[in-house]
Amino acid sequence: MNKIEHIGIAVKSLKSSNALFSKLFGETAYREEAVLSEKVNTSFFKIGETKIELLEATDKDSAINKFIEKKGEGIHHIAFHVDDILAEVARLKSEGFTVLNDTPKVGADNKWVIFLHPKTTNGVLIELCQEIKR
Ligand SMILES: CC[C@@H](C(=O)O)C(=O)SCCNC(=O)CCNC(=O)[C@H](O)C(C)(C)COP(=O)(O)OP(=O)(O)OC[C@H]1O[C@@H](n2cnc3c(N)ncnc32)[C@H](O)[C@@H]1OP(=O)(O)O
Ligand SMILES: [Co+2]
Repeated sequence: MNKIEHIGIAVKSLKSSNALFSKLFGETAYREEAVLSEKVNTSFFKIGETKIELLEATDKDSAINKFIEKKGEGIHHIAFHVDDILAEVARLKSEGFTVLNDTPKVGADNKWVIFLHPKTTNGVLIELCQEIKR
């Protein structure tokens, strides 16, 4: 892992949270993207080197909807950038972490993504991200 790739925030309404975070940052979202496999709509803001991902559920079975029902809106995950996602996952497994998907999934903003179970990371959902090379 070499830097924080983004911080994911679960929101009830992308539209109203886009307006709120635009006011907060003084900038509008630079990207909006639906990720069907995760049943979410996302938007991204950039503040210097830091990316913030807002996530709105598109289905009641979405991880984001379940999270909001249990804990309310707020920080949902921290994503770390990696150069070699499969090597990093092999290392983390050998250290005893529980990986939620062994095979990388296509995430937002052109990334391969893999999640670690929050039960093995002190209650924090961790996402690993590697650029998809096209
Ligand atoms: C847009 C794509 C991508 C990107 O490119 O950036 C994304 O960010 S997608 C983000 C949404 N997708 C995911 O979160 C996928 C990974 N998550 C999961 O697989 C599940 O959410 C989970 C973490 C395995 C939990 O699922 P499940 O066991 O079905 O839900 P429960 O509601 O029963 O929760 C069990 C347990 O885990 C706690 N929990 C759930 N989510 C989180 C979280 N984000 N952070 C911390 N803890 C979390 C939940 O509170 C339960 O705890 P207990 O109540 O103590 O048992
Ligand atoms: Co994310």
